[in-house]
Amino acid sequence: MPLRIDVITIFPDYFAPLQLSLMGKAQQSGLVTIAIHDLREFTSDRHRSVDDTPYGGGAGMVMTPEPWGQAIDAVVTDQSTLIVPTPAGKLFSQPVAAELAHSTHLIFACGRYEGIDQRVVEYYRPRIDVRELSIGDYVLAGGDVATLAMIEASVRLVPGVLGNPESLVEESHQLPGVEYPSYTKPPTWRGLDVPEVLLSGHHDQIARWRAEQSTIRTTHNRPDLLPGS
Ligand SMILES: Nc1ccccc1-c1cnco1
Repeated sequence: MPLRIDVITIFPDYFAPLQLSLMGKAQQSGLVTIAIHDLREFTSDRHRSVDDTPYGGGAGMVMTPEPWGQAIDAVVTDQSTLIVPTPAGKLFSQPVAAELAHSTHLIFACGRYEGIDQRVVEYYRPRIDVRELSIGDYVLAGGDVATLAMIEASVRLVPGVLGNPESLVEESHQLPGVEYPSYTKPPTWRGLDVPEVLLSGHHDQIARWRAEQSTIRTTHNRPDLLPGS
């Protein structure tokens, strides 16, 4: 059963990259099907408007619920998971990507402006799995880029999508913390040499060096990932 993904957005062109590379191959292989829907196709007024001023005042505009209700109703089944990218959401992570990769149907509601009228979440929550997700603590102009990131992170975990499952094994067995630095040919580049140990063929020494480098890098860049932190 392929994973079906429906993306609803006012910027369908944002999702052209999903036709390229790994994501494109995943679709050609039949493991995943991705459909992009223009929210404005689900409006009923002459101006195809999708937003209005916020109740309670405040800056910016809020996306009105009805076009979203029409658009989601057009694709939703009782097997659907509705994902709403929002800075107010739970933090997306590799474990969440793995969960999404094993779903049947994902609907991404890409909001712009100050967000989508909260009643859209409230309406579908009793009916299907609804997840408000953030990809990090920074402000984007909308949910489209967050959706691209979540789709790529999840689809690559769909069994069969990655040609070499070995890379998933290494990822899953990865030591806590960040990856060690990587090198390839040439052995010397602009006067800089590849660390000797990597050319030695001593696999135990290489593994030790890589573990040390991971710890050094994690301590410097991501102390929050160190064990016991
Ligand atoms: N900043 C945003 C604005 C609109 C929709 C999502 C986001 C978001 C998602 N993850 C981080 O930010």
